[in-house]
Amino acid sequence: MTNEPILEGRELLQLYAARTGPTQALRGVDVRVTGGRVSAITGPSGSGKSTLLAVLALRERPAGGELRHRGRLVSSLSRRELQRLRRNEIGWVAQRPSHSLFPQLDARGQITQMARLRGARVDADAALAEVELTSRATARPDALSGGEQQRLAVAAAGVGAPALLIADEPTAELDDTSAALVLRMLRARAAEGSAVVMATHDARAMDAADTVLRMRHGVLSGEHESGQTHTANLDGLGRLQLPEEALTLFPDGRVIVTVVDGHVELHTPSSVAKDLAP
Ligand SMILES: Nc1ncnc2c1ncn2[C@@H]1O[C@H](COP(=O)(O)OP(=O)(O)OP(=O)(O)O)[C@@H](O)[C@H]1O
Repeated sequence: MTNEPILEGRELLQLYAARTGPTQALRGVDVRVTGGRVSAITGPSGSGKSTLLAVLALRERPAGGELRHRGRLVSSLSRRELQRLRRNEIGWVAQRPSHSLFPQLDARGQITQMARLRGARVDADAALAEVELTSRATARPDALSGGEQQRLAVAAAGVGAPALLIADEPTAELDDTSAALVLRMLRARAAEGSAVVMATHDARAMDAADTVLRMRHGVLSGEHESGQTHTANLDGLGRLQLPEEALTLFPDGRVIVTVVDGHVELHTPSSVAKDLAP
């Protein structure tokens, strides 16, 4: 395992055409994805989480910014190289698990087919046992429950512990038992070296993550444990988007900005008034 990032994105932008004009789904996202860690991306609906996952999984090309895979610019890779990376190095679990499964293959076949595609050696029975699907080995996806499909989709995507394992809301709509199995599996792949990135609204998933990042209006802010240093983007007009927990310090939206010795301090008007009191 190394601390070198598998993926590094700088100032990532993504635009979609909409009837009312282009939607900016990503507005200058900086992100670094490293093996051995589970990162959760949370944030309101429509904030850009799925878009960021699709860009990180090399399923969508960003409209702007720079994305590097192990130091190489992704925009310089040929279609064939991108296909090889997606197949061999990236496990993808779509928001709907059935979208990541082969409809014609049974549960064991999903695992063995993924191993074949990736050139990985895998004990399919052990992989099914890990997600308590041993008794469903010969069932096809349409005969599995939603929770079983999700467990199978995560197991298949994680075959061979790919460099990147990306899952969009992997525990949404799962009961506690299935959610715990899915999260245990994601942590196990991270322990084997995968960089696991998931979008989630689920407190159970955030608790299982090493890092929780917050997405708001297409901007990603840093880790939100208290006391952490945050990276925020300054736009061309000098506006700064503060992390959400910092916003609670300024309930009336008024900020006193002081530039001192090469750094900037933000204070609430009431704290400044107290300091000035005789
Ligand atoms: N294919 C698309 N075409 C047009 N607009 C899109 C497309 N995909 C996403 N968007 C828009 O981009 C923005 C970000 O969407 P995205 O799906 O990334 O958000 P999200 O945070 O994953 O939301 P949710 O939690 O509801 O899944 C939204 O305004 C969405 O409507």
